[in-house]
Amino acid sequence: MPCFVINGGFPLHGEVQVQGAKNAVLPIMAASILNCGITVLTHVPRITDVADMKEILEYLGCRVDWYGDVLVIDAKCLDSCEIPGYLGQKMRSSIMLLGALLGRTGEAATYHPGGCSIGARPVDLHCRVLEALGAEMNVEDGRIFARAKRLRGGEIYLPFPSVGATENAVLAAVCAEGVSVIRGCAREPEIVQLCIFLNQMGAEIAGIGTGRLIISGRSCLHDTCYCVEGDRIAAATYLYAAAACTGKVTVNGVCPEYLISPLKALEKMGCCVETSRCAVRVGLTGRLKPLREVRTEVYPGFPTDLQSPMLTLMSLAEGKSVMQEDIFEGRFRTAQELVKMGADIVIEGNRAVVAGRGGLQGCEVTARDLRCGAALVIAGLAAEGTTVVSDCHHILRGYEDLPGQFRLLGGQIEEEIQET
Ligand SMILES: CC(=O)N[C@H]1[C@@H](OP(=O)(O)OP(=O)(O)OC[C@H]2O[C@@H](n3ccc(=O)[nH]c3=O)[C@H](O)[C@@H]2O)O[C@H](CO)[C@@H](O)[C@@H]1O
Ligand SMILES: C=C(OP(=O)(O)O)C(=O)O
Repeated sequence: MPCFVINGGFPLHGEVQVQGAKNAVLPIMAASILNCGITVLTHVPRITDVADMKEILEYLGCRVDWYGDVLVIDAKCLDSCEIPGYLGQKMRSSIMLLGALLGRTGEAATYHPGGCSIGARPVDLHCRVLEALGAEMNVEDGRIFARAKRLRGGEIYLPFPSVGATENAVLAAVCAEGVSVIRGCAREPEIVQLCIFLNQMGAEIAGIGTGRLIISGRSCLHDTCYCVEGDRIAAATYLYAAAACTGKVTVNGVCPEYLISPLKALEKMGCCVETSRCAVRVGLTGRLKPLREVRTEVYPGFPTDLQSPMLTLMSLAEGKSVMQEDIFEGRFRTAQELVKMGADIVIEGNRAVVAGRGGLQGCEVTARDLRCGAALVIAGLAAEGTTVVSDCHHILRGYEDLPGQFRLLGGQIEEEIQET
């Protein structure tokens, strides 16, 4: 099992180029099978979720070649519509293949997806949107079956703007007969990217970036080449680390507009934030101030994926902060790990009350999920002494060479293999 060994207490300075977005590239890879031909993706991050999605596409009969940051998917020979459990359960995004396989073959079978263990994460909304387009859904003992002789455009209403259910609705509607109107959509930048990619492939999606998408079904899509945008959550991870360790860090290749809420929070905590067209610089010279209250929301609100890194900052500030988690009911496991490092965090339902003490001490901690891992790495870089973060396979799911990027900024962090 990989672990990260961090010698903390050094300020971070310098620039990094951010990787392509995990949550954009995965649904786009799923979408590639809607075209009975070739898709070329560039700026693809070297993360294990991409490797796992590649394996699923290959299992389904596609040919996938990965050279550097370029992925070439040839979906001509797709010959299966069943994803086995050992592959589907590796990540959340395997569920995206339901809509894509239905659109391509009229049939799909998979298992309840994996991904971060941060709550129940049901798939009822995914089933509901596909049913609205004429699919027959069956969920039994963790297996999910979908079948549609013909997908028909329809009216879809999402009572909650689920990211994944919006993406599945879009994927299925693109090849359905007639027009679909999806109301109550999620508007995350990764959904915008999926829609732009699909339009580039010949789909007809209007209302992109709004809560109402209008999709005119197409019987045939074509080959395309698409460059994945920078990962806003990875970018914010480096910027939050600059705030935790003091110093000044520039992240290149990210759109600052996607980070308005996370950057506003940093400013309130005393950081200096500068932005240009596709770069963000964060600096801190004094001490972090507490943040009276921040709550996670759907985009453009404060992202739940930055809740754990923010808990680290709150622990390092001096004074009381409150973090409210309104998206995932089980996403406070990071708090238990930060407490081992000397943080004072009390969980009250969906609120974490943090009595910031101005510092943390290095010790052995466990990455319970992807962003928990990122939060603990930030904590380790800021803490006094040595921190060992174990179970780093979670971190490798979503971050490309996190230790290498932090070393570029002056952080002392190495990846080691821990005996199990
Ligand atoms: C691969 C990917 O893109 N993952 C992101 C995606 O996850 P994901 O697509 O799983 O997140 P959703 O937006 O679907 O989930 C949000 C909430 O809706 C609930 N829900 C969801 C679907 C459903 O059928 N029924 C239901 O009740 C979930 O349990 C959760 O409480 O968006 C989340 C919210 O921004 C991010 O944290 C994840 O990083
Ligand atoms: C929750 C996350 O990922 P996933 O949905 O892939 O589990 C995340 O990226 O923080």
